[in-house]
Amino acid sequence: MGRLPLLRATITETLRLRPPAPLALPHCTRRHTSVGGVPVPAGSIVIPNLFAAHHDPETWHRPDEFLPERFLEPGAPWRALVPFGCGARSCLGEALARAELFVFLGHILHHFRLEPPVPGALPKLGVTAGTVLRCPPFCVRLVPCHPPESSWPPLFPIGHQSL
Ligand code: HEM
Repeated sequence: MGRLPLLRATITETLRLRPPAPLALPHCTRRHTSVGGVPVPAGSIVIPNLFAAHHDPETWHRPDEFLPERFLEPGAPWRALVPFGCGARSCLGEALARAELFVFLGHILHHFRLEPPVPGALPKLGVTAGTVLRCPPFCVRLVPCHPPESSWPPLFPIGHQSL
């Protein structure tokens, strides 16, 4: 898992519990095939249900709970984790998306403590289904972990910018 394994596990568990694109993209079969023994005629529209795959109780222990540590333990069902789809038409932006999640979340957590505006009032985990999952608006307090003077240099170097 490399460096910061808990951060990586947290990102992975977030993508499992709430896959941003829960039904991936529709695909059309070009020839007769089968999925898990079920025949699929040519010309069928196939919609992969990634959300269901990520909540299958036969694969995932306590599937509805947020448990990042499941990805730190040996034997985690990695093959069943498909937030970016799978196969020849899986997400082209996966590496970029993963890098962005790692860098941005890592920096935020390094510099701030995240707290609910009212102690104990955590955001609801409910989502609206659609092409992408959407959560209802929520508020969060970002409390700096370090005194202001130690916030320099900034998170990202700002030199060498041309207008
Ligand atoms: C967390 C962020 C993202 C998630 C969860 C995500 C997820 C997905 C999923 C599930 C698919 C459909 C795969 C399938 O049909 O089997 C897809 C397709 C695609 N994604 Fe992403 N994506 C993300 C970010 C990005 C970014 C940042 C880019 C581009 C920079 C991107 C570009 C694409 C493209 C071009 C396709 C179509 C691939 C094809 O049909 O061959 N995605 N993505």
